Amino acid sequence: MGRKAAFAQLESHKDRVAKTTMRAMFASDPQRFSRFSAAHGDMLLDYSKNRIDAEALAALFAFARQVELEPRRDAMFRGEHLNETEDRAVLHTALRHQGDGAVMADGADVMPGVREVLGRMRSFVTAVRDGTIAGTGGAFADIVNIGIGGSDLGPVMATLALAPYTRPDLRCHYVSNVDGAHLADTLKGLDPARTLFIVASKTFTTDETMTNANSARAWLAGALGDAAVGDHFAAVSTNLAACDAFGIKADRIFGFWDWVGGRYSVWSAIGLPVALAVGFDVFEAFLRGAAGMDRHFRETPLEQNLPVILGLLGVWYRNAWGFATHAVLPYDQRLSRLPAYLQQLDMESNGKGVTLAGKPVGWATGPVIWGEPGTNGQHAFYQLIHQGTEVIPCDFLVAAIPHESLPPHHDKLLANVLAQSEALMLGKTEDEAIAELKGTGLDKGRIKALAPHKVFPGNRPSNTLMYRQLDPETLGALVALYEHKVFVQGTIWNVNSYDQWGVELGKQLAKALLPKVMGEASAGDHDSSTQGLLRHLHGLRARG
Ligand SMILES: O=P(O)(O)OC[C@H]1O[C@](O)(CO)[C@@H](O)[C@@H]1O
Repeated sequence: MGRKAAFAQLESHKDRVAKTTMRAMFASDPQRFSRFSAAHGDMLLDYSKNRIDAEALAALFAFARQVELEPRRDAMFRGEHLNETEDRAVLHTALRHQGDGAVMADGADVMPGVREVLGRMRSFVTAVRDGTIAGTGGAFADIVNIGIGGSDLGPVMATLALAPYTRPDLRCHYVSNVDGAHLADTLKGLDPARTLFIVASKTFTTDETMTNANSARAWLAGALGDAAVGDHFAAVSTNLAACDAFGIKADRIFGFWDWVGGRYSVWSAIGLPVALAVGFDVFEAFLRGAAGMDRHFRETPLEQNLPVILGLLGVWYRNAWGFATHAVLPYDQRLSRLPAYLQQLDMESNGKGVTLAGKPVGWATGPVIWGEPGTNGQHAFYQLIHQGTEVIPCDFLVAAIPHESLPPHHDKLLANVLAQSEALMLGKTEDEAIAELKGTGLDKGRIKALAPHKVFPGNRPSNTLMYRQLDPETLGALVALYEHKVFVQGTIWNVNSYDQWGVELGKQLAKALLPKVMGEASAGDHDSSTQGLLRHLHGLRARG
């Protein structure tokens, strides 16, 4: 059976499941939770509140086997060139590989190099944190990471997630946007003599990053003189020559490799600001947590395999039901940047329109990923999730144990997350709405008018991921879980999840437009909209 036939079969399962509701399925099956949940250590995935039955699930697992998910997964871990368009291995898992074993890519063991960089990172991190490596004005107090996309989002997300492990006297800032406001606002109030910049860029050519890095260098040199620059900059890149040309001292350049995709690079030296913020032991625990999820992904039968289950449910909703978006809703304030991180991870990986063979895909691929932490989202966009015309599958994430001893906050947080998935699943019928309104003393006419507004369609799907505490191991496992989910979906959709050609056109056009924005070239070769906007821009600028 080809993929098209498999997708068609999923649709027929959907037609059957669409005839019932989750409410009915829960009522008729007291074992539903235990039959539709799985765990990795303390991390539980409850996927019972989905529009799914055993038969549909079996079809999804069969689909995974049909597209040879397991051999392809093993090929990734073996270092085969799954990133075909760039002819590269996909080996971010090597960055968190535990033990003394080898990991091969292109006929060579990559682990000696990985361990060497980790060792250098440990020495640097320890020395910065104990003040042995310091700025010209004393121990570093502020670290400014300059990077964008994968060289920013992972470290931003992880530094915030691991806030309980940070020190107040060593603050981490992140500058990504080429909008000068980002750099200017970040530098405001910082002491150049106690600031360390990390220029993080896989390619070391990304325009935003190099523009910010040059301005940061000018800011520092302006305050301390050119000679101080070397003491205040470090770099992370695969392009060691470009780091050297920028003027970064050799012992402050941390390399990684082309088999690490930018959006999969937080485990590499790109994680340096995280390690500086939380210490190297904590960073290593983060890597260990991810390695644990790698083992789970490799060794657990598909039916109990968390990334496989999440990935297949995503395919189910995207392809059989046509749901276009997926919300990630952490009931964990410190995961507030996880949705943004997952946007790049998922959408840059699977937002593709051609197969590995370069033919148009004949099915929908990556969904729009979005989200915000609960409970904030409840008071903003949950209205649409509950009663809007779109069905939005949701992932709820929550810890059992908070870092803070602040009763009753965490119990309230938990009550809310449980309430939301229950409300989405159950909904509220018109009869239930009317029964509630009858207790309010309103007259019959008013009750009749109000009831439809109080109806919740229910039958709205969600997963809940519950873990013990947001500690470094758990964070590593969570992020690796989503990485592998993306792999599972990319395999089903038959796309290259590891290239990103779709970002290139905008870059090319921006380059061509810069002289026109600067008024140094005529815009005559552009469309009338672009020309009109440029005219308006120059008019506004002329008026000042
Ligand atoms: O680390 P670099 O090379 O500066 O790239 C930054 C980001 O830009 C992209 O290439 C997209 O333009 C991402 O894939 C990447 O994470």
